[in-house]
Amino acid sequence: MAPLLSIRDLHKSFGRKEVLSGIDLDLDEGESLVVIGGSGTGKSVLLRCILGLETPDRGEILYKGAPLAGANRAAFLDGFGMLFQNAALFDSLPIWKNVAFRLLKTRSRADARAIALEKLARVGLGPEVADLMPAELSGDAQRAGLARAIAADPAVIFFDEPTTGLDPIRAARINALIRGIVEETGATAITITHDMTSVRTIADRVALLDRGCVRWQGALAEMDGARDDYLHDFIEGRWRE
Ligand SMILES: Nc1ncnc2c1ncn2[C@@H]1O[C@H](COP(=O)(O)OP(=O)(O)OP(=O)(O)O)[C@@H](O)[C@H]1O
Repeated sequence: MAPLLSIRDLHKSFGRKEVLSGIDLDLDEGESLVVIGGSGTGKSVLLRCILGLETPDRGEILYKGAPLAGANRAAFLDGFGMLFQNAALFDSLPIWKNVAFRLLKTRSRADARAIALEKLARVGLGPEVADLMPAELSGDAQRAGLARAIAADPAVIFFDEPTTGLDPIRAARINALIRGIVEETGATAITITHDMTSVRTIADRVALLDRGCVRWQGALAEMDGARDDYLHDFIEGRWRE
């Protein structure tokens, strides 16, 4: 079966600085891929290229075997959910409207609210948070962001630095929720992170970016035995003078 998403020889420069230097990556349907790499290695630029927020200089991105453009991009975005770094909730909307944001375009207010409450419950947040404003939720905003990401039952979900800024207990909870949701919905997932605990909880497969290329990729189970010094430095948080 063809991969759900194929990235072929993707290049992107800003001025004279080449950020992506020929990325090749495949993502199978139902797979959870975690992309790791040092700061500034192009993880976010790669994500923005997939979302159509950046135009690559060269290479292609295929969704279900066809270029990710026009109607195919619209179909992709239609079945897509995203958890942003630090949740990025809309400050001026109550939690339930944040979660139901997309649903409110196509469903009645009552239906949208009922689905929002169901998704909040899935991430362990009770109905008492529905009418709070994001500022009142503090440490649980990321879980509300996760409820928003899954509100429309997406087939593909992106998780951008899902544990950044969270305490270790909240981070562990988010990681476990993400893994649980990906398994129970069968969604295809791409996660960008520096957090090795996230990698070990969420990933089926791991890709390490380095200097604009995929330096190593493989199943999570192969990661610890891989022969790549930089990968091990990254996993173990080691530096070399
Ligand atoms: N719009 C832009 N204009 C110019 N340079 C950019 C732009 N966007 C990203 N860059 C540069 O591209 C490089 C890669 O950035 P990117 O944000 O993808 O890194 P990252 O791997 O996501 O890093 P981090 O882990 O720190 O978030 C950086 O050097 C960044 O400064």
